[in-house]
Amino acid sequence: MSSTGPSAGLTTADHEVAPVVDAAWAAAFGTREEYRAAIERMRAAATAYYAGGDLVIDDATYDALLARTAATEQARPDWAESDSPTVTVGAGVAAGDVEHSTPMLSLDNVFDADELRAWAARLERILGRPALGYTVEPKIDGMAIAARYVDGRLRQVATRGDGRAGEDVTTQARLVAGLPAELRRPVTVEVRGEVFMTDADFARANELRTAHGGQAFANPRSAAAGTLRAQDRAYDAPLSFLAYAVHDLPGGEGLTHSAAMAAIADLGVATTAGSPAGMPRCATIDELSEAIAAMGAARGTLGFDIDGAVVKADDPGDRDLAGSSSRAPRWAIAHKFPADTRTSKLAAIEVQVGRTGVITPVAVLEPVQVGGVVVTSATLHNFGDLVRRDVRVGDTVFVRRAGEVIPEITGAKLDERPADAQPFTPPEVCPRCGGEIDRTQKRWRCTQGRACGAGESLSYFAARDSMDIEGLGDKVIAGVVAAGLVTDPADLYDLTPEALSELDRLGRTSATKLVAAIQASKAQPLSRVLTGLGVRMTGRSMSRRLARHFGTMEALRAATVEQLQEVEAVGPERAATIAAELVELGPVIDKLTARGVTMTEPGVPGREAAQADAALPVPLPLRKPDGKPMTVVVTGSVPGLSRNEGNEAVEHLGGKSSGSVSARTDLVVVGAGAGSKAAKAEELGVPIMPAERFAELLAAHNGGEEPVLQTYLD
Ligand SMILES: NC(=O)c1ccc[n+]([C@@H]2O[C@H](COP(=O)([O-])OP(=O)(O)OC[C@H]3O[C@@H](n4cnc5c(N)ncnc54)[C@H](O)[C@@H]3O)[C@@H](O)[C@H]2O)c1
Ligand SMILES: [Zn+2]
Repeated sequence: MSSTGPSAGLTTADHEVAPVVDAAWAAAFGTREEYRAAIERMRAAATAYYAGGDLVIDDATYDALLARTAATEQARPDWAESDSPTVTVGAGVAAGDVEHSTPMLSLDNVFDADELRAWAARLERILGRPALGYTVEPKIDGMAIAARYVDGRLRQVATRGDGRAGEDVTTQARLVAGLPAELRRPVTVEVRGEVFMTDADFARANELRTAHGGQAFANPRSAAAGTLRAQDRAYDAPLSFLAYAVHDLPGGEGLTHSAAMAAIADLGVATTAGSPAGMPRCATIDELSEAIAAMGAARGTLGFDIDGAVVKADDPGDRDLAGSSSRAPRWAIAHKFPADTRTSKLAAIEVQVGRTGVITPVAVLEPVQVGGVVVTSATLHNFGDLVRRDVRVGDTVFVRRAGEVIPEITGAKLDERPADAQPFTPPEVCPRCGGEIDRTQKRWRCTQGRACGAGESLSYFAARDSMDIEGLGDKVIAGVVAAGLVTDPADLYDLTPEALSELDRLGRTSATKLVAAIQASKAQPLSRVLTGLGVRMTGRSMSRRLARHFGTMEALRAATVEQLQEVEAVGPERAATIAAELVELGPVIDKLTARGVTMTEPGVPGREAAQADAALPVPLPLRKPDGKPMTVVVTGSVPGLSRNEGNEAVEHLGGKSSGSVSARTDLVVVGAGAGSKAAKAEELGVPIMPAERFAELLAAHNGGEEPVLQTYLD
């Protein structure tokens, strides 16, 4: 619609009729029967779509059918039906009895920058020059309405219907936020825009509906459509409004679109320009592309669904010249974003127990593109919700992904349910520990809480591929968890030989050895820490990739979802999961850092400097006063360390390890099973350190202390 004046009417006669749907990439139907069947299918789908009923097909499928229909009509003009969805508004939806002052049209679509350029070139051809400027506004995914104000009072609200006449929804629309009952001045004017449901209101509406035994809405758009048309509303779901056009504004002739919108905002009506998405003005196609991309990037943060950006010529003269087809104006175009609701098959429902003991149902899906991302799993929220929605394995389900939000299943298509589909049975006991489930909250929890998953996550942390803590087997883990000594990996570093040796089956020596091994693990690089934390969707090699890319835990935690995707093999789904996991693991990571666990990856190019800085403040205990490494011989076994690791520990502490004792040896570490080397050291008067004390020295150093060597000698 143009802003004001007579130009808003149909002006089909005066220009080349551009294809209403860009059909270049679509295949025409082979037979007339197929063509007709497609139109029937679209009509049936549109009826449900505009009524807010269950979606019969998803939007991408609808758009593909529409494109094929248009391609067919271009190839076989003799088949074309005069009321085809390609040339009508509302795809044959029944009209209401409120006639519109001027037709309410649809919009043509483009899907990428090239198509946008082609559209602008077409407009330029019609105008004989470039357009005088464009606006970009959000394409809100709701229901179009026309609202008539008389002397500043809201008199009548109608849906778009078939574009010529719509249904009267005045009563329902009186509660819509952004559409005031009274304007700031007694003006007579018609405002057009979109009625929609915000994400928060959508969640609330579905909760209310399912609590009343109703079916959840597939997406906010159908929720808005259903709510707006509902005659008796058993449950109130708030709706919102944003205006994107104005007609018959007194004194509005000749105003640009942006000026006219500012004028009605001034009267108290909410507009797209005033929404978080805004309405930037652009002079060139490059500026347009940038503004559209920015709007796409902000999609997940607006608080409401948009399915594209709408580009409009801002100048009323340009609009008059360009005119409209029977279906859409030529001076505006919708740049569609990838669909945020698609359908897929539900392959399985998995029950996951989180780190804190929260038990949730998770949908395993056949891979599907949603919002431009391949999705393979989605949340089913909670068991109450799942049972109410009656989603079953084998169902075709609606998968919705708004911005960066984790994909969700909003409902199932009951007409496609396999005959043998079984209702889902929620678990009776915690699937991880077999313990009781606390069902008092919407989110079920294992009554063990954090302790439920502790055993599993601790053994993962201690494993050879992770922190490689020798002696920390499942029995010991079960013991320390049961004794309440440890609930997360960081607690391990607080264990003392005393506390450990009080546990069954663990002698004093093994306890000391184990503590030394735990303390020694603080030197493990970031990649192993990450592996040990069990970040979902990352294993050993992915952890290594992340550690090498970011160098420090700090940098990794600060990374955005986009930055995470710079790492090889990290796609959007994995990036979002990793980011969410790092937030969830934040408290444990902080605890580990406080206990001196290494949070850097050695040898990452460009990051040595930062690490050297970080490493400098702790002096190395096995250095001579002149800074040179002490020559150290390790003989017999060091608790918690293999022979090789004993030697590595020497180097780690700043020394140089040697195999034979001589007068030049600075220190001999003597452990169980030591032989002649110990005797020789004594003979030569070389300082001796018991292996247990050496393990403690190592632990103290790794703990960030500055141990004094002499106090550890025999
Ligand atoms: N899944 C289905 O069964 C089904 C059925 C019918 C239609 N559809 C979907 O609807 C589309 C066609 O529907 P349509 O005719 O309503 O067109 P549309 O939704 O693609 O575009 C036109 C509409 O956009 C809305 N709009 C939102 N923000 C706007 C803004 N800032 N400025 C101007 N208009 C704005 C208006 O309501 C306008 O009528 C299809 O492409 C398909 O994706 C889906
Ligand atoms: Zn449990």
